[in-house]
Amino acid sequence: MSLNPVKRVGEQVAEVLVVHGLADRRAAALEAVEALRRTGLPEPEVRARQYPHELSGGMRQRVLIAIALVAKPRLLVADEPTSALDVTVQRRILDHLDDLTAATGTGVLLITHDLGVAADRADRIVVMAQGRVVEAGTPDEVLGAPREAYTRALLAAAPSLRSARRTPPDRRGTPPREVAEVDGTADAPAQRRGHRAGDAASATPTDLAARPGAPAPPALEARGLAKDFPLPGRGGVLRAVDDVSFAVPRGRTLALVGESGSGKSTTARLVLRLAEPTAGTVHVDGADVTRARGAALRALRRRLQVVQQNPYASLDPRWSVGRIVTEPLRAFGVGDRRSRATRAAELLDLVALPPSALHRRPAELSGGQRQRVAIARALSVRPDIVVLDEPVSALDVSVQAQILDLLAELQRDLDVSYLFISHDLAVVRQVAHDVVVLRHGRVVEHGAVEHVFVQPEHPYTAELLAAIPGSAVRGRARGGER
Ligand SMILES: Nc1ncnc2c1ncn2[C@@H]1O[C@H](COP(=O)(O)OP(=O)(O)OP(=O)(O)O)[C@@H](O)[C@H]1O
Repeated sequence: MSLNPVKRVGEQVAEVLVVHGLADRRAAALEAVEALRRTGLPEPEVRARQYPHELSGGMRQRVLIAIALVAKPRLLVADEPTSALDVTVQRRILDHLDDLTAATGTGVLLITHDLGVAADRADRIVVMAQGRVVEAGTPDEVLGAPREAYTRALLAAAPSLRSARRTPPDRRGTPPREVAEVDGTADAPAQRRGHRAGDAASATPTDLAARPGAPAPPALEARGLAKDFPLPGRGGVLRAVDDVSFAVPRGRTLALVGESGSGKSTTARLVLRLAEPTAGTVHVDGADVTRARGAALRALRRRLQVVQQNPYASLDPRWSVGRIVTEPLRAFGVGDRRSRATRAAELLDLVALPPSALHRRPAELSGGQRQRVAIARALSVRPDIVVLDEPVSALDVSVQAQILDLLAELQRDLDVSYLFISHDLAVVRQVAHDVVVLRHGRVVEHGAVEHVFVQPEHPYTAELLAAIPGSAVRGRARGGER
């Protein structure tokens, strides 16, 4: 189900009540605002009068949940209802689902790839693989003492159930690939991925920093970024991004985390120059992106690429993989047909896709394979910085782990910097070197991941960490290992 882009969101919630004859237009409009409030949407009276594109991704998801719940159904099929949401909002929405079930007797069929969520919320868990049920039982039975190897591998792969970072902070090695064999989609023939030993680009950032007298500017730097959006009606503005500053050194990963609507995607759009900042600047290797025009802007655009969250929506379904991955080369007028064909084959190899994928269309690929295609496309023009906007949140956990491994390997091999946007702190803990925590558009905490996760200074960061699902089962899983 998706939202109608040309209708205000409040009307879309109210419509359900009107269509089912549960209320007249006036009462439905009031009830719609209440339904939006119950999902945790801030200022629901204002939001109800906005269009979907004016809301953040997480806010849109909450509108969809309000639409599903407003008519108080007997059974709710919730297919990954919170996977696009940050952990605190996730908890609020799932608490709301729990309350609703208790109050009205509504049954919930919760479909999730997040075992932490399943452990916290479900009365019964059914684990499926390739269309078959492999295990079923209570959360204690299934997660506390899993009988099947597949369930054990899923548990090991679940980021929210893992209590420590998979890799040491300064590693440039490959994280353990403990889950590759459970995927079954032949998503990642890891052993095919060659490491170019001796490649100059494989010098680590630590090596570069150690070189005397060469303090390179950060690959990416945002200084005092701000963005205002007009609010409907009363002529006010919403400051979506407020005085945001950070730097991403070469070959490092900075994560932007924060609750839904905190300004993560807007910051990314400003960095990519897809929106104009109200104030502040973005520098790439010391060059000001915000002031660049014409050829200089085109040159800078080449150095900054993006991978979007949803590999089902971000790839043109009519095109072959070969055409998709070389599209940026065509757009920037790089090479001729023959050199682009060679580059397409190289790119597939880089992201560990088989050469046969070249002529396939996105619909013939799995989610993980599609995300590999999106990564190959971003890397085609050899960018210095890749903005990864929730790159794994649409994927199930075992595939998530493979894509995160791939990103780490590519970073080590190509010395590329990542701006990694995520609401999922469990994922951030595994991949990022540094983290910026945003709240209401402002930076509330900024530091090295090991530091921020162990000793958060801001209560909001502590709250985000405490809300990571699966805390109950983390203890159980550890107990089970002994
Ligand atoms: N085009 C727009 N017009 C009006 N308001 C907007 C627009 N784009 C974003 N906003 C507002 O800016 C704020 C920040 O949104 P943004 O998409 O950056 O949040 P986010 O942190 O990426 O959230 P999520 O995790 O839910 O995707 C929200 O209040 C949103 O409603």
